[in-house]
Amino acid sequence: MTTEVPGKLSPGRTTLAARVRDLIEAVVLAEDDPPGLLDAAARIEEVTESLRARRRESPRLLVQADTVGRLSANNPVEGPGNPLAPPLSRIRVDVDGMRAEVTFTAVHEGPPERVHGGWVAAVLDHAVGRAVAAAGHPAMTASLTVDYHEGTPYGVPLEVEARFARRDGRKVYAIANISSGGTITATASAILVLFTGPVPG
Ligand SMILES: CCCCCCCCCCCC(=O)SCCNC(=O)CCNC(=O)[C@H](O)C(C)(C)COP(=O)(O)OP(=O)(O)OC[C@H]1O[C@@H](n2cnc3c(N)ncnc32)[C@H](O)[C@@H]1OP(=O)(O)O
Repeated sequence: MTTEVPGKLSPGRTTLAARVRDLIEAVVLAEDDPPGLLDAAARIEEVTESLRARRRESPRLLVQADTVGRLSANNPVEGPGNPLAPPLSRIRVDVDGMRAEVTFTAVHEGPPERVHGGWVAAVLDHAVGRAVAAAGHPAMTASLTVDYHEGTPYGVPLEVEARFARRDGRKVYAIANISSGGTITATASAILVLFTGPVPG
């Protein structure tokens, strides 16, 4: 079953996701104190069980997005309802593309003190998907080429930009970049393929 929530997500859901994000960071940074860690694990298990008792059938919780189609609030990159999402903030979308901010944390570390390249790619992939949908060409990524120019820092707000470039039949071309303090750390070029049937969601 799909639950559609028009407008904003319930504050309870976004707050819970934010606290779980804090929890994940605390877990990653916790000192190695086995009894303390096991005690924390038992307390977390209790909370997990209480949430499981109210489990929904589907992970999809839809909100009206500020673009073509609808975007799940549980989206793992942008979704404020998903603790896994960094998430994105200050999202601005128009026909030319999308801009947003994202702040990674130590949870996302790949190289020392830098963001894991897979997370950088995930954000760029998401951004091109958003940009082409906003341009009126909702499509799925078929190919994503990422160039990592410099390490991407965590703990600071990063700017994400993506824009629709052109369309050739079902193929839609887009580019994106992520930058820190005006320095571009990674760029992407993508080929997306238009949905054939109705756009999911
Ligand atoms: C929603 C609103 C919310 C909008 C907001 C959305 C934000 C979320 C964004 C999430 C981004 C993602 O994670 S996207 C999810 C990750 N991507 C996927 O799961 C896609 C998996 N791949 C597929 O399902 C399929 O391969 C498709 C649908 C992409 C294409 O399959 P198809 O429909 O059978 O099309 P097909 O005939 O093979 O190809 C069509 C044309 O594209 C070309 N083509 C196909 N693959 C490639 C390729 N890798 N590189 C180059 N070109 C390619 C073909 O040569 C052909 O060109 P020609 O002969 O026409 O010239």
